[in-house]
Amino acid sequence: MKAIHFGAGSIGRGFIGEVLHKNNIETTFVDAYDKVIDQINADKGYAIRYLDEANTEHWIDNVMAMHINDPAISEVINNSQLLTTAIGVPNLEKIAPIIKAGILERNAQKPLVVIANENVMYATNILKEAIKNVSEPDEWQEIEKNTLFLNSAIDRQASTIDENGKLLPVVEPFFEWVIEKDANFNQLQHVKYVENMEYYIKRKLFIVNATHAAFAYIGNVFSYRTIQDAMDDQRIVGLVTNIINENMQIFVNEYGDDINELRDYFNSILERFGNKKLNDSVKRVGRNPRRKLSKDERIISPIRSLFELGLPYANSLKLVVSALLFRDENDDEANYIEKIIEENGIDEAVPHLLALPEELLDEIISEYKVVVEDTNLLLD
Ligand SMILES: NC(=O)C1=CN([C@@H]2O[C@H](COP(=O)(O)OP(=O)(O)OC[C@H]3O[C@@H](n4cnc5c(N)ncnc54)[C@H](O)[C@@H]3O)[C@@H](O)[C@H]2O)C=CC1
Ligand SMILES: O=P(O)(O)OC[C@H]1O[C@](O)(CO)[C@@H](O)[C@@H]1O
Repeated sequence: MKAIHFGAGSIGRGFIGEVLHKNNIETTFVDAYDKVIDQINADKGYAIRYLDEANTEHWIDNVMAMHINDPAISEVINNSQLLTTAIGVPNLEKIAPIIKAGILERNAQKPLVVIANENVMYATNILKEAIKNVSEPDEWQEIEKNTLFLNSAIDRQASTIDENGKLLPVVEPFFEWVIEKDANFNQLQHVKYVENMEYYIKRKLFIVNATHAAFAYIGNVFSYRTIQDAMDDQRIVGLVTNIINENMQIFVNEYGDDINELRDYFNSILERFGNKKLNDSVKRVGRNPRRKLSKDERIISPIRSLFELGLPYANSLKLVVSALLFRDENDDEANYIEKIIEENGIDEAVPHLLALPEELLDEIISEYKVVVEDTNLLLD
């Protein structure tokens, strides 16, 4: 099988690329970053490093790379059976016209399978909609006929270091790639096929990503540099546990999950995130706070569910306040939030920034005012 993958970053090379390699799939990476493209092509492969005891390295070959502006992308799409992405949600609409053109030029017998792998609810549906938006009705009819769009949830911590001039993905040993079950695409090994995709995406966002975001934003309030430093502060671990205990109730109430199994799942996540070798900065994990504070995302969406279900959410509001206080001068979204608060004051900024019922907005404003006076009160 041949695949084309958009986004040769940490997850693209450090996770998707590795699983495709284990399945003997020949993969072409597409990226906008010349350095990574040149490296893959010059070395005819790339290394990934596991952050395990021995720092095991794995060599991924049977790969090549091309630039996003390369007109030959259509030909590669034509020769591929699988198209995957791990490029960042906002970039899906940028690559949609390229994918559209490729699918329309495709003359293969079998439909192309498309799987977008991004931290968001139903990433593939977002990509599908973006492709539809740039297509004429007759083109879209053709595309729908020849494409199988499958949603996914991905879980692995991956980042990239520059070592001896090489961009090296460093990853935790753990990974989970969950894909929507479909009788026409079930041949990949090292993948979990499921029917109830919504459950798995929510579990990833509301437990794994929410835990990570909480350590990043609360850690940042207390000036910790890395997630692992923040996790050494038991007061922060206590608050994050309280936040996630609230989120777990959604799974108990909506899906009938066993609370003890959820606690075990959370503890396994703490163990993964605590891996000191990750040395993962709160700035990387907290990146794009505006996206993370949006309506259907890891922080606001669980609060909306808790509110609707009549369940406690007080600790989760502290996470919102911490996210509003996230500062990183290199992050446009953090700068935007800071500017809106500075220019309008917190009372006006909060309703502008957050899609929550008024009652909750008032509680967030009060909590914010308390915390800016004395950050330690966040942990009370
Ligand atoms: N890093 C992680 O541990 C995890 C990341 N994810 C998700 O995976 C996705 C990718 O994340 P990372 O790999 O961490 O990001 P990254 O920044 O390391 O990689 C993204 C890659 O996409 C490329 N890119 C961006 N815009 C492009 C465009 N318009 N055309 C061509 N190439 C473009 C960049 O040059 C970069 O190489 C995100 O949606 C993230 O939420 C999900 C689970 C874990
Ligand atoms: O900012 P993003 O792209 O949503 O990703 C944030 C983080 O989510 C994780 O998937 C798990 O929380 C990380 O490994 C990743 O760095």
